[in-house]
Amino acid sequence: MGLNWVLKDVGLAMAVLLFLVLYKIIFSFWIWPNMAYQKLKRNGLSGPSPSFPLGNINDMVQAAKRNKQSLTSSNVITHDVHSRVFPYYALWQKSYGKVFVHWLGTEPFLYVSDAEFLKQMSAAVPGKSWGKSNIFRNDRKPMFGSGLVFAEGEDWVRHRNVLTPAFFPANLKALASLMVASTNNMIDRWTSIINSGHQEIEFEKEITTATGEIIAKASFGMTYETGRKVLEKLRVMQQTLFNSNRYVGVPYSKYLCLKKYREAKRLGDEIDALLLSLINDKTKLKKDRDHSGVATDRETNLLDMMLADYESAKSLTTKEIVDECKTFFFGGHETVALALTWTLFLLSVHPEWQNQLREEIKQVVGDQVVDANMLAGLKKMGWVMNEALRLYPPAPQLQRQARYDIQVNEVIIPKETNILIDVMAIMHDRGFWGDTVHQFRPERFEADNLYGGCEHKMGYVPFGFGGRMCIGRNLAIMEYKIVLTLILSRFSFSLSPYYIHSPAIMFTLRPAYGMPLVVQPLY
Ligand code: HEM
Repeated sequence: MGLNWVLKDVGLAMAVLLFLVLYKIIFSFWIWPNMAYQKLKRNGLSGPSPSFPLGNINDMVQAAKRNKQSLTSSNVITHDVHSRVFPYYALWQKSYGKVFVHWLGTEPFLYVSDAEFLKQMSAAVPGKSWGKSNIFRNDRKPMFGSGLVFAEGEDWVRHRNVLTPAFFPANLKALASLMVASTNNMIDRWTSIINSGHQEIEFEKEITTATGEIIAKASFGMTYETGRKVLEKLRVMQQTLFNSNRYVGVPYSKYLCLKKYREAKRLGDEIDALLLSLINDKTKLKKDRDHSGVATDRETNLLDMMLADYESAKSLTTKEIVDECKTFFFGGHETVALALTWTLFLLSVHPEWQNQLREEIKQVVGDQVVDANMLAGLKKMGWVMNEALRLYPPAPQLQRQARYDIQVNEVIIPKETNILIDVMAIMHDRGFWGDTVHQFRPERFEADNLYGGCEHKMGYVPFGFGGRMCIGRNLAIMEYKIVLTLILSRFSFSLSPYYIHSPAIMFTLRPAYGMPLVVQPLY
């Protein structure tokens, strides 16, 4: 009798559990997406019909495949590349305009490539009130954790306040010499390659190594050995996460590549442990110095600057500092590497600009070692950078999430809607940039250094917009100019016959088959 009751209870508990699991699955696969779909429609937002549970992912995969097939037969060098990189968005724009809803799995995404809509949207919500997409936050947790890129609300304000001074030009100046040293290491490597009879350099790979070294030194300073170990593990983690086919937005899809996620998590834990030991060592050293009364050196790396007000009320916790270190690495090295990669591609196709920049370097830097004070004089180089970022933005899309219903003109963006801002489409919009939109014309920034003569102030946004604009842009501009000065002073470049022009989205905008360049020493 007693055993029967126990069995009945267990059976009931199992049934309830099964019901809850099923309810959760049905809710997230069917009920919630349908409710959200109806709400978006009622609010005047249309778009391609989703299917469950993939949303529009299948349409996107098919459009990308068709596009790849038609491109592999030709290797035309053109800067009209938006529809190559995002064929599905180019297609949907024709049917639904520049603002529409599409679905990644069961997550609604408002697509925005209308600069005026972006302006209104940005005016409607202050920087700290924007959310960041929950699914991307979870997906990229091992890389960014609770760092600035995904922080929200008051947390974001606190992080941004602590970190902003580290990027003041006066503090960045001290980083110039380490940038020169890391670039010279790369140049020495190239010289040995050339001396051994080869003329071709895989530029993207080389520059990614150099900018990785720079960001690790800029972040950790003299304790570079630990920095190097962290750097290697972070890179493997990034490859583990992003070289697999993933279905972001599809519920429970991470179980399809569980092995990769486990591997990324393991690497993430190891990185956290390394960074923690580095922070503890530095904190102890600082305390010992404070006790002994010996004056400390002025902080010259980002980690020391974060630790400087460690005990103040607004300071970050140790875990938050660990996450910011990872954020700097991911936010701060591939973007700069890609800005330089696409620049070298453009300068190879337009050698007249290589010559103009070399001439400018001769006048501004001469025979001296380039330093931070000279960079403002490199004006043409600034125009070239702006134009390269316009045509080939390393971060071609921005994202936000509505934390409450947002009214933009007649449209209401319902709470929880993810927003995907296609800045590449905006910067390739003929309506703003005229008939020369797909031409490389750095001189458009001569008269208007900020917007390149674009009629709309949201028409040029390679570093984002509003309060969440890239915190590292001063560091990026400084690094870009120093590295480019050093390599243009030593070598001339042309495209390798093996180069295939295929810009592709792989989290950032990258050349799908690398950037092989033929390199000639100038002396
Ligand atoms: C050419 C190089 C770079 C480009 C094109 C770039 C681009 C961007 C873009 C588009 C955003 C998003 C802004 C938005 O959502 O409105 C961003 C944010 C961010 N970037 Fe950069 N970035 C570059 C270099 C760097 C560097 C060198 C660092 C740090 C060392 C860095 C750290 C960050 C961080 C932490 C954020 C998040 C800011 C926030 O949400 O408050 N970036 N960047």
